[in-house]
Amino acid sequence: MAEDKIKTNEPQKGIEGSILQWAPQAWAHLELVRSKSPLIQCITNFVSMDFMANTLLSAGASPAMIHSVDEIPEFTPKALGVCINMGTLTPDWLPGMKLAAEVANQCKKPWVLDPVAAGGTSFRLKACLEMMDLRPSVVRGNGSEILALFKGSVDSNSKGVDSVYGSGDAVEAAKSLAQQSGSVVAVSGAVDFITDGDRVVCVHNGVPMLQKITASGCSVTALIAAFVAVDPSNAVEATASALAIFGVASEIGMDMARGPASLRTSLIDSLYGLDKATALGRVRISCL
Ligand SMILES: Nc1ncnc2c1ncn2[C@@H]1O[C@H](COP(=O)(O)OP(=O)(O)OP(=O)(O)O)[C@@H](O)[C@H]1O
Ligand SMILES: Cc1ncsc1CCO
Ligand SMILES: [Mg+2]
Repeated sequence: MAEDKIKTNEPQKGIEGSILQWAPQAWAHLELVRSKSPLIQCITNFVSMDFMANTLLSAGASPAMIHSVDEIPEFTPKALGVCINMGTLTPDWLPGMKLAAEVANQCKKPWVLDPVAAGGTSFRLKACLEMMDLRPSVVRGNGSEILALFKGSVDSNSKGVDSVYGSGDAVEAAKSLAQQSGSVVAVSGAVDFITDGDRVVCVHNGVPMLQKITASGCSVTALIAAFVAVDPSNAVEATASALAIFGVASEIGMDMARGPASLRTSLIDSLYGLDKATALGRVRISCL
């Protein structure tokens, strides 16, 4: 019955109608990642490296944590997508980040920015804004990070990598930022919002305990890079799919978990073992 509704191609109203269209798409994106096994170059913070690489592997992608400026001209063209994360930024890492973004742009490969703690310090904010000038395909941050990029100012209430705002507080900023930058903007939180400045897509999957696992946001940004790498002309859809699939994996993982440490493990197992029926039954994506 669901397939009949999709075939009519008529707009479906409300969240149930949206799910009918979006859930098969999210599953199709995961299947594409599994079959294509895209090479994803990650320039990321020391905290996230292990969880991010394992998230990509369990989704079927092929991660490589390669950040030396000496290797980027030769290596970045081989990658199908690039993830650049500002988490443990020092001045010596910035040239490599910029070079990888430029090479990805030249090769017409998508790259995704994670502006970790963008409003935390002026050094970090300037670096994140310089990366935005290089026009990422997608930027994914929490509410505080997207608001800081939009306002272009340091947040005196910043709690560093943790958000002091809900994702809903940053939807309008995300829309404006997308319009100004030309990048797809994703704000994560209890509901994830993805926008190209025109459309706003909402992802309702996930569990609150994800906030108690460090680098869950970093890892989902890398997953976005993998999903966009296999469908670069539909960055909004691929980003929503990645956030939904990661959220579904956390929901299934939560049934087996005793706390954050075991959720981290069971999330990776659930992502690896996710099947079509479960994905179609659980993905919850709608449009604003
Ligand atoms: N309250 C919540 N309920 C459900 N899912 C959530 C909730 N908060 C965050 N998430 C999910 O957790 C993941 C990480 O999002 P979050 O906004 O916490 O990123 P972050 O702050 O950048 O994390 P980190 O800096 O640790 O990498 C996303 O997939 C998001 O959907
Ligand atoms: C805790 C932490 N500090 C810098 S990066 C990072 C990982 C979560 O963003
Ligand atoms: Mg983060």
